Amino acid sequence: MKYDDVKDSISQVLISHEELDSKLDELAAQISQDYADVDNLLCIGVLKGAAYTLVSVTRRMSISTPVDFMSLSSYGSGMESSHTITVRSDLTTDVAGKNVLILEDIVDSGYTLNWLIAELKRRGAASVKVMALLSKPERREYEVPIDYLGFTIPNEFVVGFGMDYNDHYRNLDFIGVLDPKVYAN
Ligand SMILES: O=P(O)(O)OC[C@H]1O[C@H](OP(=O)(O)OP(=O)(O)O)[C@H](O)[C@@H]1O
Ligand code: HPA
Ligand SMILES: [Mg+2]
Repeated sequence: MKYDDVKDSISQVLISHEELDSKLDELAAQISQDYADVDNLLCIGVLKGAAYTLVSVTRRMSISTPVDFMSLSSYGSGMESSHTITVRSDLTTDVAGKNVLILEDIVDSGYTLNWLIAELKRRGAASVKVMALLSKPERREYEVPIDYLGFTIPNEFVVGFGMDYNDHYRNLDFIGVLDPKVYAN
C-alpha cells in the first residue's frame, strides 16, 4: 500500500509526531528517575504493537535496562478483542526476582494486560508495573493499573506508532483514527 493511500484512510490525526516525541521524552525521564536506584529492572514490550513504544522509550532513558519481548495477540485481523490470548512467542528471560516494567502501546478492554500481569506474577516477578502510551477508558472491561500513561483517548479505533488494522498502518509516525470506510462494507 502506498503511503498516500494510507493517509487517505485516516479520518483524523489524533496525536501528532511532535506530540508523541515530547510525551515519550517525559515518560522516559520519569521512568529513569523512578528506577534509578532499582536493581533487576527488566523492560518488556508486548509485540507486535509495543515494539515502537519500547524502542522509543528505552532509547530515551538515562538508565541502563535489559529488554525482552513477548508476542501476544488477541485482536488478530479484527477490531474487537477475542478474549483469548495467543502467545506467538515467549520471553527469553526468566522473570523470577525481576522488577518488570511492561511497555504497551494501548490499553483498550484491558484483557491483554490483565492476563500478562497475572502471568508475570505467577512466574515470580518481584514487581510488575505498566507504562501505556494510550488508554481508552470507555472500553475497559478489566481494571488494570497504569503507572505511566501517555494519553487518554476517546472510543475510536486508532492506528499508527505500532497500532494496526489487519497488520497495516503500524509504521505511521503519528496516531490517527481509522476512517470507518476502510472496514465498512
Ligand atoms: O486492552 P486490550 O483490549 O487487550 O487491547 C490491547 C492490546 O491489543 C493490541 O494487540 P493485538 O492483539 O492487536 O496484537 P498486535 O500488537 O500484534 O497487533 C495492542 O497492541 C495491545 O496489546
Ligand atoms: O484502537 C485500537 N487500534 C489498534 N489496535 C488496538 N488494539 C486494541 N485497541 C486498538
Ligand atoms: Mg493488533
